[in-house]
Amino acid sequence: MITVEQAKQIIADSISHLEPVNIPLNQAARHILAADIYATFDIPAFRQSSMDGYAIKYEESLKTYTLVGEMAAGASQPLTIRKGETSRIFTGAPLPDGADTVIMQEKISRSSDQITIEDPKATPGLNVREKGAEIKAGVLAMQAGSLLTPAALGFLAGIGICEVTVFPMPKVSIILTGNELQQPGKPLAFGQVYESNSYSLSAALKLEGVHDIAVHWVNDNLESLTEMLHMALDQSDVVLLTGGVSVGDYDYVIAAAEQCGIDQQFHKIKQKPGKPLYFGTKDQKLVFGLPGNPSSVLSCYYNYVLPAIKSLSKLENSVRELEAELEVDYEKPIGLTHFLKGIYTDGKVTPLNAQESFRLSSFAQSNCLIRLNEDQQHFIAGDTVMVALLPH
Ligand SMILES: Nc1nc2c(c(=O)[nH]1)N[C@H]1C(S)=C(S)[C@@H](COP(=O)(O)OP(=O)(O)OC[C@H]3O[C@@H](n4cnc5c(N)ncnc54)[C@H](O)[C@@H]3O)O[C@H]1N2
Ligand code: MOO
Repeated sequence: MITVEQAKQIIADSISHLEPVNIPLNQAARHILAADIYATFDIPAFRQSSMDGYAIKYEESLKTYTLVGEMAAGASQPLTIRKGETSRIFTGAPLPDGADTVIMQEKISRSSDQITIEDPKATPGLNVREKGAEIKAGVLAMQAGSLLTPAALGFLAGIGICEVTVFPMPKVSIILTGNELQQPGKPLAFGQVYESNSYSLSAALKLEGVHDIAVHWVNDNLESLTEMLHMALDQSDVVLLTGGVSVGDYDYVIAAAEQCGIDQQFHKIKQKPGKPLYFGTKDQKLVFGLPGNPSSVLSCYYNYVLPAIKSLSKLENSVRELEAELEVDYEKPIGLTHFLKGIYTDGKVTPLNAQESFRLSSFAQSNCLIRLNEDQQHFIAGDTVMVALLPH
């Protein structure tokens, strides 16, 4: 069996990012840009007013101007003003030809078609956005490797970009194995359990912006599972199987993966929960056989699947690891790294009750996984441990 660190390294070494694609800007949130973007226009494309007020050609000695017209935002007719003239103007509107300054309407007095400036601080160029002040045509607007945040998307839209080249989010197939599974909402027959892994996994993936998710149910037989795995490999970048990776007579994941020509990278890690985790690759595709217990599924997802998925899209891992002070004593056997569902607050962490891997009640309340290293048995309150803060 390999260690947690070895498993993480093997996965990291197996991943190359997905091929960049062009997508509409309105679908590009939280993607990483795969190509530089250059501005194609001067933005603003014309000299604009940044205030509601009056446009003038500034003259130091001149305080009173005659009103000759109006420029509203979106005005399509040009207007020219001469020395001593002014035009009413509104925020975002083009400056009339001949104007170089805008006086805020609060800083003038008006009588009929005459305005008088009452702003001792008025200077030439006041309240004018110059053409190209945001960006000039031909200039690098955003570098490859940038994260497309809401502000970045707004900026790009504002300079006229409607499509971007990005590293895509992976397509994910979830294959649920187990004859005992029943859909929530339907009655449970003897021996059945409600299917929950697709709910937790789909939600966790959607939280990361992965929306192309196909969920398949398959019975515990090798032929059906092999067929399904083939199809899932064709249709997706990442396949997540849940259940069927242990040593039971109906655990067919390892055999099905072999039949599909998947290269096994590892099976079994010195950890609890999730000891029988399987990882394989076929070309660039990643296959995780997640041990079926619901808590093992999620623990393995946060520790191994999520970093892999983020890395396919060149995104940073959204699980943040940090040190914390353990608030209680804790005992575990030597030999496996334990991941405990816990609550982290202000540098301190407490393990929850109900750590068994078939239970999710503690996971449902936790905000972190506490990592207790394989070679340590006794933990005492005050010890420093690593915690992984879970994205919620
Ligand atoms: N003799 C041994 N038995 C087991 C070992 C072992 O080393 N030797 N390992 C145990 C560990 S640890 C785990 S974890 C499980 C993993 O087993 P599988 O991956 O084969 O999972 P299943 O047996 O199919 O299911 C386990 C458990 O989870 C329930 N399950 C499965 N899928 C779902 C789902 N979609 N939603 C809700 N619950 C699900 C299933 O009913 C089982 O109760 O093996 C141990 N056994
Ligand atoms: O280690 Mo398995 O994941 O509990 O029960």
